[in-house]
Amino acid sequence: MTPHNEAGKGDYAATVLLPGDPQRAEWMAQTFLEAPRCVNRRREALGFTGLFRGKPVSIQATGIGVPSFLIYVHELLDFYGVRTLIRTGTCGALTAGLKLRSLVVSQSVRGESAESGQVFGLYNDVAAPDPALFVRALAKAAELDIEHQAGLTACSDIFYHPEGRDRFAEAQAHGALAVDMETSALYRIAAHFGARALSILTVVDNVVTGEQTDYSERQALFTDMTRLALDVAAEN
Ligand SMILES: O=P(O)(O)O[C@H]1O[C@H](CO)[C@@H](O)[C@H]1O
Ligand SMILES: O=c1cc[nH]c(=O)[nH]1
Repeated sequence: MTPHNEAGKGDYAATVLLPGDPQRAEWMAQTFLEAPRCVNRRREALGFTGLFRGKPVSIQATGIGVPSFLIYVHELLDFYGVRTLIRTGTCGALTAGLKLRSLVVSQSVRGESAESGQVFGLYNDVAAPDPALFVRALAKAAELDIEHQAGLTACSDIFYHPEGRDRFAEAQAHGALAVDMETSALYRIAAHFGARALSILTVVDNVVTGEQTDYSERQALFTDMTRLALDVAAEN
């Protein structure tokens, strides 16, 4: 048990999928895991453990943004002994051609330069996923015929920014495909603890064209991302 998590030691599997939204965590667990059990309800940051192809896997909601994310993930790594983290998040496309509902596998991530603290180097340089998880995700996505792109992503602290989409000009100039709010923290904290990490994101809106998905269709949108993340996890 921790201040933010009522699960006991041993309640989490060594591999944990990380959606931001607790409703997504519940849907993923109930739809894809055998015998899912809820291991955390504290603050409604739902966590589940069950089996996928006979192997234990957990799913933990992390909330929105780096501060919330780092609390749950730090405790998973430091207290619960988790070794592999696969984010199953949503993102905004930063290129006009990136299709809504397709997946982005973050090959590297740029954080914003000066908006927040420097702890873990969260906002410096680029950070990268575990190479083996990344390669496996691309192979599985091709095998499952899942529409996806891999490349640089951006990670931002601010969803509603006064500069609007202009704020992404620098990230776009570097070739960033999409933006989310946690991947930079994921890659940095995993490196800090010597754990393995990968971020897979579903495109729910396009910052360039203004196209959006509707929240009501969201769970159905996550089938491809969840299948892919679980397939990658199953070979751990
Ligand atoms: O849908 P999740 O996984 O929360 O991810 C994205 O959605 C939230 C913003 O709407 C941020 O957390 C962002 O990273
Ligand atoms: O962080 C996010 C997630 C979805 N869409 C965005 O524009 N940003």
